[in-house]
Amino acid sequence: MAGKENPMLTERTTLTQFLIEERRRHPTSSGELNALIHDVALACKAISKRIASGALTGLIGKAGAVNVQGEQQQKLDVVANDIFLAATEWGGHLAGMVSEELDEPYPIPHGYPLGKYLLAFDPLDGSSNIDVNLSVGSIFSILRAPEPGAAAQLEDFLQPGTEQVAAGYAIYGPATVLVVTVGTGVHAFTLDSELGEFFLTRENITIPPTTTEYAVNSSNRRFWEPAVLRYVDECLDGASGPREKDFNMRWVASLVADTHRLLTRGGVFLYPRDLKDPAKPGRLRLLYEANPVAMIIEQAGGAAITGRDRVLDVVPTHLHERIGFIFGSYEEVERIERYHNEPEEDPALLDHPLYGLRGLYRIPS
Ligand SMILES: O=P(O)(O)OC[C@H]1O[C@](O)(COP(=O)(O)O)[C@@H](O)[C@@H]1O
Ligand SMILES: [Mg+2]
Ligand SMILES: [Mg+2]
Repeated sequence: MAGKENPMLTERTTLTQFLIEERRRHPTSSGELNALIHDVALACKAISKRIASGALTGLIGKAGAVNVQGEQQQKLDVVANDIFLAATEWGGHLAGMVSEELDEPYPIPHGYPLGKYLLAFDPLDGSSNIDVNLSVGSIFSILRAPEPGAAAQLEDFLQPGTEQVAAGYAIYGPATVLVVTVGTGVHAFTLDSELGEFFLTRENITIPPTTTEYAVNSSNRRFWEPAVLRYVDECLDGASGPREKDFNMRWVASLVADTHRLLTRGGVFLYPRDLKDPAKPGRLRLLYEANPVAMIIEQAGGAAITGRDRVLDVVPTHLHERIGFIFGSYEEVERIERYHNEPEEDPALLDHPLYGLRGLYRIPS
């Protein structure tokens, strides 16, 4: 409910008003971060409109190209990427950008002013869900440029998530909702599509520390590490197993939608490191998927780990790095981290053909 913490904020507080109110806490700030978040919000409004038009605008289906990830680009991946670039490149707030859809960092075009921030984004997350009309989203992360006013270099983006100054996502579902953190809690704004304005609808979102709901793509089960097998099996064992309670499972296959569910009713999400493809130690990308979501989750009182380490502490080594990603309700994530640090304790796994002490592989930590 908006306005619970601050009486200045009500259901009719717009994103603009909210950011002005935030800035009052930092009177010396230049306002550039607010302006950049506005530009991102503008991009999200434009993407929301394209998605809502669906097949009517001929934007459903494959673009016919493969991106740097080796994944089929959807037409809307390309359109959303162009919208993000166009909405943010001219404002003078950025020194450079990184997108899931671009191999290299995007340089701010010649002649446009350069700013003091870096933007990393996934313009359309969950794009394999577009054809089936399920929720998709956009994710963004904002870092400080090491050299404000100078064109960013690739290495400038390789900062750990702890350095993020802001992060957020938009979910394009039955309603379009923008979820933002500037490091002072997590807040949600719902788009009034008639007015074209985001209004504050949830302030200081928190994730319950415990849960009985988990999310995982079980088709990868045979590639999982013992800790993940143990955790999921214990959930499946339900009330008659060691957890002594029944668990529910939900998997949208759209990180934004799964994250939004966790922020709404708690839960734990696992896309763990696995042995499916040794070249890809995880599915999700660190810079523009895991880091921004991890910042939001921690700001909401939850936790986010790679399995053994805190996601936000990981120092990236390349732009499109993938990582194991487990996040959500604090106590569940803590339990999963503990299982990763003591996998051999489960006697049932000692002889697991892939991972057990006598198995083929011992995965180094
Ligand atoms: O297809 P899977 O294995 O269920 O993976 C789903 C995951 O892949 C993603 O769709 C990857 O995002 P992109 O659509 O941006 O490539 C996540 O949103 C989601 O969590
Ligand atoms: Mg994605
Ligand atoms: Mg994407």
